[in-house]
Amino acid sequence: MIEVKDLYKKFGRTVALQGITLEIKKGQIYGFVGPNGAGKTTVMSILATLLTPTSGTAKVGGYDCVKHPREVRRLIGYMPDFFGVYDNLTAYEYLDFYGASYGLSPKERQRAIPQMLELVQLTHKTDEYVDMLSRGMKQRLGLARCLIHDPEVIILDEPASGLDPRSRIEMREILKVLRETGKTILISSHILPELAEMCDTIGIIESGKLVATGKVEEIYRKMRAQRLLKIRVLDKWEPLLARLRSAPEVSNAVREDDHIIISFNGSDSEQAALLQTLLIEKYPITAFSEIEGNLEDIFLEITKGVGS
Ligand SMILES: Nc1ncnc2c1ncn2[C@@H]1O[C@H](COP(=O)(O)OP(=O)(O)OP(=O)(O)O)[C@@H](O)[C@H]1O
Repeated sequence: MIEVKDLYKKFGRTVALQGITLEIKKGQIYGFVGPNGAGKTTVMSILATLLTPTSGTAKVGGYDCVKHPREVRRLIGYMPDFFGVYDNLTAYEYLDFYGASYGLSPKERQRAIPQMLELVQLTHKTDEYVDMLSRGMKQRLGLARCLIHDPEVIILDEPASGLDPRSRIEMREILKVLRETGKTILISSHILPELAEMCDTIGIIESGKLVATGKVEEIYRKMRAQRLLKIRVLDKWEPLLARLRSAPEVSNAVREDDHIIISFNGSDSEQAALLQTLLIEKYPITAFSEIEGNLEDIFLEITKGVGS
């Protein structure tokens, strides 16, 4: 349903995309994860026909986003990460306006708008002015707006960004409902666990390159296979670093301020055995713990440098 091939985008001297290739099949929910400036918005804007690539191709439903923008626009609902002003419209009028601009007849709009408001749990705000809605509600209304013409493909750029935890959960619940409708969805976020729950495939983008892609379970397996441990000692820093680097399960060990971070590829029992050995060898260890962090941070740590 979405086909992106060798996509490059330059803004002056900034290279935003460096050869992105990905395919999203009909009905798939694809999560795009990456830090700020990685290129997520650029890919989505190209798919939404708002930007043209420097080279490479992007297609939606077989239509080229540059050559057939009208056809592509009919197929997609795009929710940007930033919304404009609302000019004193009520929630209903706002959706009515966008419905009309998508070519829906008054009758179709009368039917679709209450359905959309119900989907995004804003029925009780039908006649409320949009400017008066909370940020989470505005975001949900934005989602309703991009769904008003019943698109086959939904492109959501950080739909939960800037929302408080409760609003994030509400947004996630709505997206789960959408998933059940069989639509093809491309959704971006900084936070992998947030996407992992609802996506079947994840692409990790860094510096304009896709550094990892696969089923959520595969990505998690890769992450579980390598964890980051934080070790603090009173002294003997250098011998400990050398000792850690010689351990077979340790792929990397670096000193950062008052602790050492190691990339560890072993099991829980191997982790326990390492700690035991270090204590037997009389390293004055004061802390030995796994960095919980969010999984995306750990993944980006693992893939660090791959995209640059
Ligand atoms: N209109 C533009 N003009 C110049 N540079 C741009 C423009 N749009 C994006 N960029 C640059 O392209 C790169 C990719 O930006 P993009 O917005 O696609 O990243 P992102 O992954 O969506 O990040 P964020 O999570 O912050 O939205 C960045 O270096 C950004 O500064």
